Amino acid sequence: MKIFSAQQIYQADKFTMEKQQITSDVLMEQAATKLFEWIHSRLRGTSVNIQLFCGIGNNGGDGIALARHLQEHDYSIKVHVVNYSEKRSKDFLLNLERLKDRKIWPDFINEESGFPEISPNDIVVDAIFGIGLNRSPDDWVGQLIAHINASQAFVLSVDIPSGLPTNRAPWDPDYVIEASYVLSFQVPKLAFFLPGTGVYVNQWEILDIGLDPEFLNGEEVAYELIGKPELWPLYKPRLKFSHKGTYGHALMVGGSHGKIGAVQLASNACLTSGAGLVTVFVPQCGYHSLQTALPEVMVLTDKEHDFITEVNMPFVPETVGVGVGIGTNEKTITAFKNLVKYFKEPMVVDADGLNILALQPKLLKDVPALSILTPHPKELERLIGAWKDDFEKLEMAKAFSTKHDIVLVIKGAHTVTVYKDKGYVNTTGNPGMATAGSGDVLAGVLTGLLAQGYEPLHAAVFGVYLHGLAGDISASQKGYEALKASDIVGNLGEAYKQLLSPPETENAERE
Ligand SMILES: NC(=O)C1=CN([C@@H]2O[C@H](COP(=O)(O)OP(=O)(O)OC[C@H]3O[C@@H](n4cnc5c(N)ncnc54)[C@H](OP(=O)(O)O)[C@@H]3O)[C@@H](O)[C@H]2O)[C@@H](O)CC1
Ligand SMILES: Nc1ncnc2c1ncn2[C@@H]1O[C@H](COP(=O)(O)OP(=O)(O)O)[C@@H](O)[C@H]1O
Ligand SMILES: [K+]
Repeated sequence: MKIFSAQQIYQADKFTMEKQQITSDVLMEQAATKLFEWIHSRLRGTSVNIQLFCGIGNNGGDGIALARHLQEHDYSIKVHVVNYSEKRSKDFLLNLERLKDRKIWPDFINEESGFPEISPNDIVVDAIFGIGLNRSPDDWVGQLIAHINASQAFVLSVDIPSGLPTNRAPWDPDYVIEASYVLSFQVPKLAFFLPGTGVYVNQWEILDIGLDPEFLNGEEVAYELIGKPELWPLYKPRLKFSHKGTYGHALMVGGSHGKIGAVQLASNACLTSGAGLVTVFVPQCGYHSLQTALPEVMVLTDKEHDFITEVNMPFVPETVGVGVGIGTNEKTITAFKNLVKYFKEPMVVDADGLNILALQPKLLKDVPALSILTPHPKELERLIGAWKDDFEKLEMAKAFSTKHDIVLVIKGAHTVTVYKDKGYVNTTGNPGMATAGSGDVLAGVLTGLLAQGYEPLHAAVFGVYLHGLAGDISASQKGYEALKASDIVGNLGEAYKQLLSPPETENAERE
């Protein structure tokens, strides 16, 4: 699903009005009708106080139009206009008149007036600011927002939590609505998925307000939200007359004394994600445990006992995954240097492999083009430097990817894969995956997909989704706390099955 910028949403608006020969208030009415239907289908006339806080722009206009629908269906409503500017929008004013025609009189909140009482049992509709927010809310508006946040009422935000900008961090973190639920028009907003701004969005849903499909389909976007439909075309089916050679030979290089588990998890994940053959290269201390734990993988060892000093390959693998548990011993750094120089195909670099690159950025020019780097936030910072907010981080990541021609997988609650000027936002995964080794599993999955011939960008987007889905299945079996990285490996097969099953089958299975 495409993620549009605010500017693109305004363009979609304009295009729709011109093509469909409708005025902007018709679009607002469509939006308000969708909001009303969503609420009504859940409340079904329940007697509950609904307090609507409406700004003076089009987001406020949506709220005012929604109030009219709610009143027509006998809901108990109270409408507050948050009077933060004299510049009221045309459609806000039109809907205010329509409200007054029905003898509904909002109260006007301004700098001097107090704030209305909000009971924890009320429902608050937050329509103060939408995507037009372009500066910090005034202090009194920020305090009203804080007052709503403190109320413990269910807060339903229209389009976006008020006070949350679409393209930067909030000016003041307390001046943003902490939404219980966001009903966002037509397209999700990038801010919903980033760690600094996603915290204001508990749950979200898209309402189709009828923006023109021709525009939506044709527009190039900077970010895409990745769900099952985006993955299906990337999948490479297993062929009847295939053999293990068809699915590639992967080499996993990693491990050091006390960190053999990392490479064990990664190589197990590599094999389980479908690689035909997996060889592991470890220091000697890893030999016995690997041979015992994973009879399916082949093991090569370094001449050194505790860490890797030179990667000798008696064969040419399809791809290499390097870095998990490898450490940063001087000799290991030399081995890493030689490996990236010698190997010419896209590879996966994780963990200490990334730290070595951060220590010696000159090595980046030797990393094969289209390799996949999988940093968590700290490793990313070491690689690309500090950022001011998540939005700047993504811009810096795009510049880094473009400069070095590599695929960057920025791990997090919503992992974002960046290649050149485009980002792919993942939708699977859960806090149970915040556990030792889950990143090693991802490195293994991505290496396994590269071995099978997936294009590097496809491998990254597909693998990140699959890994998160396996994590979600694991969480459903074990709960968040008990989830371990090895559970994620164990559920990769089920993740493939769920990913590939049509929606009906999946529902039937759940029932
Ligand atoms: N296609 C769609 O999706 C549709 C979208 N629709 C709805 O429209 C919403 C966008 O509406 P909007 O453009 O009128 O902006 P909104 O957020 O209401 O702000 C109002 C104005 O406030 C101002 N302002 C900004 N920051 C400020 C501040 N800190 N303190 C004080 N003032 C501030 C700024 O004006 P300025 O003063 O800068 O000229 C701004 O224009 C969108 O979220 C959705 O709900 C639907 O109706 C139908 C179709
Ligand atoms: N809160 C979370 N929600 C979803 N996924 C998460 C969360 N926390 C961590 N993950 C995922 O778990 C993995 C953690 O990787 P990493 O930090 O490298 O762990 P490790 O170094 O222990 O292997 C990443 O794929 C990340 O996206
Ligand atoms: K809002």
